[in-house]
Amino acid sequence: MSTLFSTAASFAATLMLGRSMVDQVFNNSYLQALWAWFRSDLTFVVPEYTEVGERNQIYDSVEPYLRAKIGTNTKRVRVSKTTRQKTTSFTLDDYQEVTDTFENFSIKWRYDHHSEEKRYYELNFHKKHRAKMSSYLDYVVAKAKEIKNAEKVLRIYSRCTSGSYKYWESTILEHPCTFETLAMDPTEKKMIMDDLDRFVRRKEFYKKVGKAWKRGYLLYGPPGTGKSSLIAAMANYLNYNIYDLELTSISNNSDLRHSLLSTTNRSILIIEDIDCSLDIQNREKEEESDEQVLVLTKDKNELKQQTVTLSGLLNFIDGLWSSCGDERIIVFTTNYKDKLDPALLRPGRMDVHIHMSYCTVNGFKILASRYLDIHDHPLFAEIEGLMQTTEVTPAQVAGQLQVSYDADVALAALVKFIKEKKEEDEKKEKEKKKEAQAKKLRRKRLLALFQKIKEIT
Ligand SMILES: Nc1ncnc2c1ncn2[C@@H]1O[C@H](COP(=O)(O)OP(=O)(O)OP(=O)(O)O)[C@@H](O)[C@H]1O
Ligand SMILES: [Mg+2]
Repeated sequence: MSTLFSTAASFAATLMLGRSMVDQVFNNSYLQALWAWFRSDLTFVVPEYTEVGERNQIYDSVEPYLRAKIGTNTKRVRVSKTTRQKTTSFTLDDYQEVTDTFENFSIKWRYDHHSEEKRYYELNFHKKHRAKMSSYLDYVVAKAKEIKNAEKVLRIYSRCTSGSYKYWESTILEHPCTFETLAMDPTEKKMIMDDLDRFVRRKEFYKKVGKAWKRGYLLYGPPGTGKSSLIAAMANYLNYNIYDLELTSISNNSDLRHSLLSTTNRSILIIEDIDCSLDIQNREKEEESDEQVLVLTKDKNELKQQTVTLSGLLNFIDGLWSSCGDERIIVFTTNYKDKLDPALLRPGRMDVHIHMSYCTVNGFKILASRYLDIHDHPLFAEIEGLMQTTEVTPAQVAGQLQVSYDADVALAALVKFIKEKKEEDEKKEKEKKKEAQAKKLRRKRLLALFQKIKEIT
């Protein structure tokens, strides 16, 4: 028994020694170079991000391109399908391989990652085809574009953190909102659609006048008036992906720069509720320290380190970043336009200001046809009358219209809701007036008291 153990121990020791020798040999860069020289194949690495932190266009093309190439030599495949996708999608699982052919030579692709932040594809081929790789990669990018256009699957990206590393993670955008379903004034809707069409067509114009090919929109209005829905409609209309940037998750200007550089062309960057995510102070008052003008905070006690500044944000909107990309749309949303710094609103930064208002009669009709499939009803006149005097948001109207599939029931619920809202508003208005009167009276009494004291003294 003891002989058996000692034999096993010495075998293990030999194995470990052998392994460390092999490790040393292969970790030696000269030997690696020599080994590579003898090998007949060559490997290209396609990382997700370039050295300057921008997304690698080739990486983004490989995934859709390889989907159609997955064959029998791939052992593990990821399978998924959303309700809006017409077909099931198959993608390579970690460390899996796929073989492709181009002009009668074969190329082996492999998906790998060191960690969440270092995802890459390896592309292995015979050295003698080295010269053809450039045209092969151009072919991959062009083919992927074709596939993506045919699929028409939009994605929404949000910022994620893994340790100290931050990256954009995407999910398929399945927002059903289109300009057709949006309850909005038809002329305003047309104005936005025309503006988007003009923007997409005007590549040459932007080049000629030396302007970056981007357009900024500011959507403002009370909660539930359709700001986020309009963004979804714009994305669906243009077929652009959305990058949802939460400024509260950005730690400083360099983080902001990295986030924006790693977005792709033909996309919509959205910064929602800008008044909540940034504490906006008056620029004139803070002239001496521009960097302090915008300080990230939701909770004022959390004024930790200096974070995103107004100048940092504005620099990207019309500075360095905007000239790096093409066909970029930036959308800011806010419930309070007055709270925003004028510097943020000036043309060139926010080119189009869109007021999302309370539900109008036209808006109600669109919602009724969408939710109940009706274009007229005996209760329409009453509802339209109530809408002239009471402020209800499209979200509130939509909520009532979903109460039942039966139009009589749903519309009756809406009438009841608006009437209650009207009463509530009137009550609030009365209280406000009462409060103002009481304040006036208190002031008057106080003044009289001062007057008396003055007379005595
Ligand atoms: N103009 C509209 N047209 C159609 N549906 C709308 C409209 N406005 C709101 N809705 C409905 O109400 C829901 C909430 O609207 P949305 O999230 O777009 O409002 P918002 O203005 O972005 O609100 P917030 O200021 O709270 O972010 C939507 O999912 C949609 O169903
Ligand atoms: Mg919203």
